[in-house]
Amino acid sequence: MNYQELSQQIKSKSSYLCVGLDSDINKIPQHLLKEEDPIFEFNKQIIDATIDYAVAYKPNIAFYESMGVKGWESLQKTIEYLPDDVFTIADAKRGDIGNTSKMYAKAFFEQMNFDSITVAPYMGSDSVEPFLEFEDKWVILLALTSNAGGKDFQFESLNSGGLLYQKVLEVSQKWGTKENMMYVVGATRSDEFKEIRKLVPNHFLLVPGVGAQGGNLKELSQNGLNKDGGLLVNSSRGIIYASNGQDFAKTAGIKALEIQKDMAGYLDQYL
Ligand SMILES: O=c1ccn([C@@H]2O[C@H](COP(=O)(O)O)[C@@H](O)[C@H]2O)c(=O)[nH]1
Repeated sequence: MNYQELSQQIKSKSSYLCVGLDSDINKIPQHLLKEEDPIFEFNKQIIDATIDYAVAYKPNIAFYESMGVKGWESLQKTIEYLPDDVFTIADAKRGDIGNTSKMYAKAFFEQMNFDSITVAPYMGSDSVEPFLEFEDKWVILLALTSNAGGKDFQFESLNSGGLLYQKVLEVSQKWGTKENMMYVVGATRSDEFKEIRKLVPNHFLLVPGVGAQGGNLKELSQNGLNKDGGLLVNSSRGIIYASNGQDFAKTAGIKALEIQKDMAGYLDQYL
């Protein structure tokens, strides 16, 4: 999916919600365990219940690879089940020397046909560029993460001026464009959104950390939305585990609708 198509989806669904498929065999409802592929069955029902309110889905790869071959199969079936008009994110946080990054890119873009993958910036340009060689595919570069430990390095003041995460935003704009690169910025960092928008006014931001991590949707929307939308806000546990009974999918749909309604209001106000 390209930039214009993503922006169009946001406008037509009045939503910039990304549903996180962090599907954990120990947390899904008990009654699904009798299914042949409980994780795929869980994802399928979550997708069906939330598809009208979400523009993107983000399976976190850790939850699948931790289950070995069976997990990869559940992931493949999930990505095949998702319709073409939603944006798909492999939250895999990859990146390595160039020829290895190329193999990661082939795995997630060719074998599994994801639209995008999260990549760590630490190894620099030659670790990221192989992902950018695929047409209509995206890198989502970790810039300012939502976790407490994100402060350990990302807020480091540099002798050359600015903070380390700001340097990631500045330098990486030489590697890709707003058409093939987004940035991860945690919802728990809403104080930084104004500064970030000065550095990357036109790039999409993937924002995890609302719901279970307590990020504030209103604040980040006020400071993060741009004329094309420009945000994908992820919620995983807050939606998919809102209930673990027979009504889990219905309850997930209700949670997604609540968030979408708020988003529709912010889009009206700020676009
Ligand atoms: O900075 C980051 C980068 C990635 N994540 C991932 O997003 C989801 C958040 O899940 P919730 O249940 O909504 O908290 C999860 O897959 C993380 O690994 C992040 O939280 N922060």
